[in-house]
Amino acid sequence: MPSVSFLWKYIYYTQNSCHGVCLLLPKSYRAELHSTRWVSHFPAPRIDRIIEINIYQSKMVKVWFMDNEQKIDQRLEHHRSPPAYLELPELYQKTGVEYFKINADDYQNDAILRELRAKRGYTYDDEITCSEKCLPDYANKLKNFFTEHLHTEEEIRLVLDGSGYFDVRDNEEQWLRIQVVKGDLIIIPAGIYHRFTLDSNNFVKVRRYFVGKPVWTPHNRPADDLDCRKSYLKHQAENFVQFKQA
Ligand SMILES: CSCCC(=O)/C(O)=C/O
Ligand SMILES: [Fe+2]
Ligand code: NI
Repeated sequence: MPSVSFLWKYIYYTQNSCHGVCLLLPKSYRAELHSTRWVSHFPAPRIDRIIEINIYQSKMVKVWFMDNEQKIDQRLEHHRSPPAYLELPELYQKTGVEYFKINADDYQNDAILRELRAKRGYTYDDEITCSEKCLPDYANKLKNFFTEHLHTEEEIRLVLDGSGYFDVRDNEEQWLRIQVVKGDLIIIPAGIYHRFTLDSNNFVKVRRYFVGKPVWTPHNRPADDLDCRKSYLKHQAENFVQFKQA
């Protein structure tokens, strides 16, 4: 399970009268039932079974509100003072951006990615490496990536190596910075104003997914007359509730 930072096995004893196991874990933890053994002659009274549970802690993506220092290097973190972080559910409610943790070392066999591809019809995929050595026309491309823009289709990116920042505008036009590292898959909805920059490591390798024939065209701000923008704003006004179910 390489997409987790650590794991341990938890032995849980439950009483005869207890019919279910309820584990209260922080959001970034995941529990998987490993085995249940009934123990009729266990020495301690009122204990009838042993449940083995594997507990994983995911390295969760970090999201924060940006400062407004436009003259300072875009590759720095640009935290507010004091830093103000956002949880993933809030990010979704404000922007419609979705996040998944994938095993980047074996992404072809990752169950979450497989399900996503099947459910959402991602039929196309390719790879792009952003570094001075690997990306033709590097300076221009990075300048374009960091120019505020939107797309008429979803932008789906899985980080295979390296790191970077996707910045998205929230419902109050504030910039949110999403730090992506190996194993992070983000889906940036059609019609949201956003931009991308490398961080000070100057390297990211990502897999791009698409429904059908890919359209990479960025529409620089202002692009408010596009249908995808109008539809995005409508979903945003409803906190993306309908959007996710559709
Ligand atoms: C890290 S992928 C390159 C950035 C990109 O494709 C894009 O559309 C940014 O908005
Ligand atoms: Fe793009
Ligand atoms: Ni984009």
